[in-house]
Amino acid sequence: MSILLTIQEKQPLVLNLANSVTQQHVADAISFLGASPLMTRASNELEELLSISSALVLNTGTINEEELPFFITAAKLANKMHKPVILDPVAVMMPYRASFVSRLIAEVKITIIRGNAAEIAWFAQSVVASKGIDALDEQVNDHNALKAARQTNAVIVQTGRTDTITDGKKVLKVNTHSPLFKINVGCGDMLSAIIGAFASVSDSPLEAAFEATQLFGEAGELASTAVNNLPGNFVNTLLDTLYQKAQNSRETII
Ligand SMILES: Nc1ncnc2c1ncn2[C@@H]1O[C@H](COP(=O)(O)OP(=O)(O)O)[C@@H](O)[C@H]1O
Ligand SMILES: Cc1ncsc1CCOP(=O)(O)O
Ligand SMILES: [Mg+2]
Repeated sequence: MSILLTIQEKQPLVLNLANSVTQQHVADAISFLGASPLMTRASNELEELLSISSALVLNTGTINEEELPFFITAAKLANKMHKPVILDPVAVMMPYRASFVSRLIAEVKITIIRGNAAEIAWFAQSVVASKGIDALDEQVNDHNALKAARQTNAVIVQTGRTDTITDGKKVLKVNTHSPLFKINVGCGDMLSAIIGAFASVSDSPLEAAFEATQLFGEAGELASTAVNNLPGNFVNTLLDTLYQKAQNSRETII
């Protein structure tokens, strides 16, 4: 059975420590996919929320120093409950964010890290040209992703013109082409959340990350065509396409 179909059947709850810029799109992406989103900023409800969740997604896009214990506590509880933890290390190349993420990953086990080439390069002690949240170099090889996977013991999803998904041994690729992804803020955040939904119902983080990334890339291609490559309606069309793909997966069992 496909992981997407399992999501329809189980409708897993995905708990998000989201950034404040794109959380509505992140919640919609999870919901339209057939899973159930929940966002929180209250450390005193983490245990009860994680007890009903199937995955935890950490997004460090709009963190502050007071939140580090909150992020660590959430991930430690998810680790204890054997629930997958997905990290989206937005602009981790910047010094304060690097310090926050370094302290976080020293304390907890991350199952999957999803970032652009510049963000993944940081986990490999390397540098790829970047500007804030964006990677500027699109021709990136597998070396950083492989090294990052081996050093963090997490599955790495390095996104870009070509997406590289690896556990440090096996390397999988997604070669879809949707240039509107880059200009639309939040596409990486939505993909990280969708990866959380897939990982929540799969025994293989590598397979879950690959299938989620492939689905997202395909939806992006269809959406780009539908909006004549104009960015203004891309995200809503992308979300509609994800919904249609999720609904279509149900027809495979009828
Ligand atoms: N140059 C590109 N051409 C086509 N798709 C891209 C390109 N860059 C990124 N993407 C796609 O955009 C989505 C978000 O990835 P990315 O932009 O790398 O993340 P972030 O938004 O966190 O920087 C992924 O599905 C990725 O495949
Ligand atoms: C603009 C911005 N600033 C802090 S988080 C954020 C959104 C990043 O979204 P994505 O990495 O998916 O483009
Ligand atoms: Mg990002």
